Amino acid sequence: MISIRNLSFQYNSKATIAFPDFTIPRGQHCLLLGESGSGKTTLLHLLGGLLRGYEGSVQVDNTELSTLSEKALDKFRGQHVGFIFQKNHLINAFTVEKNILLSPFLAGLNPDLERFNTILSSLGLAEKKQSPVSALSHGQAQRVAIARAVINHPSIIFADEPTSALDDSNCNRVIDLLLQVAKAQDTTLVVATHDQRLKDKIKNQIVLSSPLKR
Ligand SMILES: Nc1ncnc2c1ncn2[C@@H]1O[C@H](COP(=O)(O)OP(=O)(O)OP(=O)(O)O)[C@@H](O)[C@H]1O
Repeated sequence: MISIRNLSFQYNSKATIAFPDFTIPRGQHCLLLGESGSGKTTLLHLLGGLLRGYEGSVQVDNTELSTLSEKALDKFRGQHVGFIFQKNHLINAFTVEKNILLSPFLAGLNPDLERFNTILSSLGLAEKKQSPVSALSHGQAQRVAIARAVINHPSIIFADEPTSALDDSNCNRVIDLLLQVAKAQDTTLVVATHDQRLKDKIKNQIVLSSPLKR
């Protein structure tokens, strides 16, 4: 479960970004909408513990993130949260396998190779296990990023504009895949996007107000 109350954040000396209160129950799928600059990426980074120093409350799975030390937050993130960034942040010189297994390694978890192989197959990547990421298509690399985000069995997945650069068929493929993985594992899924095509796919929506109206 994710819950925020009276949350606001300020980058350096810039204007404060205030967020509406909301609660997302465990297993719910939710779109985060709002104009450019409204704070969608900032909010995902706050919810995932990538940004600290907020005012108000951010509770994830009943833990107030500001009470965690830097080290505890790293561990919490590694074990509870999967991130899919707009740019996939894969290591090009590494194989598909190494990129994905880096995730349990960094979280201090033993790699579950059976689960790894199941995820690879369900994402149509089994044949690519030993390929360097540099040899993959954009869509294949995106699926590797999804595999990396789900391998540690996160209770929450945050995805930042996962489809905005994709054509319709790849957009459907990526969002269907994410929903399928999230449903199978009772994972909470929060997708920040401008992409109108996703509005029919995920009904729950949180809308951030325009920066000009604050
Ligand atoms: N690292 C940063 N340093 C200073 N200001 C920042 C930083 N990142 C974002 N901002 C500012 O915070 C505000 C919210 O930005 P954010 O990227 O969260 O919005 P967004 O809704 O995700 O936008 P977009 O849809 O264009 O990606 C903007 O005014 C932006 O300029």
